[in-house]
Amino acid sequence: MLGNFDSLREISRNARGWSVGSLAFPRARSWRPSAVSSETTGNIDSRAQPRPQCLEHNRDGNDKKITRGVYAQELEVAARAVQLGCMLAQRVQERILRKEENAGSKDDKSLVTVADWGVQAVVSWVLSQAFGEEVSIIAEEDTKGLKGMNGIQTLQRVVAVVNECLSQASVVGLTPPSRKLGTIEVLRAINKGNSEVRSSRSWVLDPVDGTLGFVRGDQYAIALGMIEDGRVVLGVLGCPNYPMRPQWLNYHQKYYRLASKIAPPPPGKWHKGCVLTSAKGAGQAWMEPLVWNSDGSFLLNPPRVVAVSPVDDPAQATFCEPVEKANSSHSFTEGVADSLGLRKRPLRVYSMAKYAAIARGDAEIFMKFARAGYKEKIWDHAAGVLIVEEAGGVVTDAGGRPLDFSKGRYLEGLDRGIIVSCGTGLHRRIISAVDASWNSSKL
Ligand SMILES: Nc1ncnc2c1ncn2[C@@H]1O[C@H](COP(=O)(O)O)[C@@H](OP(=O)(O)O)[C@H]1O
Ligand SMILES: [Mg+2]
Repeated sequence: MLGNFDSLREISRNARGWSVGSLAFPRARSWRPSAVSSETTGNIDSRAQPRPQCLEHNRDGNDKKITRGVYAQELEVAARAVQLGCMLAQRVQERILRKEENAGSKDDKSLVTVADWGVQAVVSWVLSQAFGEEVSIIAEEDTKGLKGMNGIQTLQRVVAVVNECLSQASVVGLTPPSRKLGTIEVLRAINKGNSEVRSSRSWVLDPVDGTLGFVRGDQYAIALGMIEDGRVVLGVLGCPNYPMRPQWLNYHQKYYRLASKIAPPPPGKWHKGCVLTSAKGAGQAWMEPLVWNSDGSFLLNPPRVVAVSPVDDPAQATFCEPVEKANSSHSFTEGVADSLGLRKRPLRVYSMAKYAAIARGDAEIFMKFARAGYKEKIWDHAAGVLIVEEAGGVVTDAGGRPLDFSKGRYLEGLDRGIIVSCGTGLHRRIISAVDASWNSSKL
């Protein structure tokens, strides 16, 4: 396995755990056999079993040895980086909701917050510590918005939240830096996200996906993937607000927060937030629930296997799509849904939490049909695609071809739109329905 790290820093193991570069990881997290009931796990509990050491139940219920494969260590580092990112972003979201923090806009008028820069800095810092300064990262943010008078004030808040978050790195089992990061180091960490696309191995990061949902206090995701030779081989998707009870996905998070105020969730019990992980060839995906503490930190619960829904009857299927019709044509998908025989109302959710919904079996279909000329970015899909596929689902463009992650920052050659589903039978029917509706659409 270590051969896989030839180009990376030395990985050393010892009695207490292992380390990569200057980061120390404790020995395997304790997989406590969870006494979690279906009451506390929503609809995933029937499929997912606690994971004693490296044994796991597969989808057929048979014991199967888990090897997270040749990417085990990368996955461990990536999961912890995303967990830290979740902690940072969730704190900033709370501040935005209390009006102590606000969002700015980029040149293309899209929103950006200190969380976008802060998460990018933290994830980049963790990856560099683990795999060396030469690590290649392709990420959404640059530092243009951190220049000038306004920019400098924002930069100070980014540096402060990055240091606040890194000082609590031990929550996720990482060693905090020996001293606070300075402004230059934070800028360097963010700028590392603008690596040239390499043919061999690159990390792909969306530090806050669904920034609109984020500033509205709703769903968002932190998405980290790894691409090797043009293929996504690892995915980690943090969804800090993903509700334990999936029916809450139907409602804006402000109702969730209101309900949580009236009937506060018991301390120490999972009620929302998870990190999904998988690696190419694992044949499984995992979900680690985040059990939030009142101080904005969290406890990590043992991972559980998640799997896509077994439903293949369109009449029983739930389909999800972006909230904003500017990002995907609601009228086109309405026509497709109608001809497919979908009966349920579409589930409109911000961000890659939609990929999480398919991987967890909370929805069966996700369709995205952007306006002509819009170029999908690889960081908006890489982690989600890998996790859905390993959880048993299918992801293609509307022509039935796999998404092409080998052409740089964009999904080049995408045929019309993106279709994600829980299985091949349903997938074929969706593609036929899209074909049937396409010519009469105005897309
Ligand atoms: N006009 C457009 N058409 C399609 N997708 C768009 C778009 N403008 C932005 N997006 C992408 O849609 C993502 C949000 O997804 P969703 O609409 O599903 O919540 C955005 O991610 P960011 O918020 O990270 O920029 C952005 O990448
Ligand atoms: Mg995005």
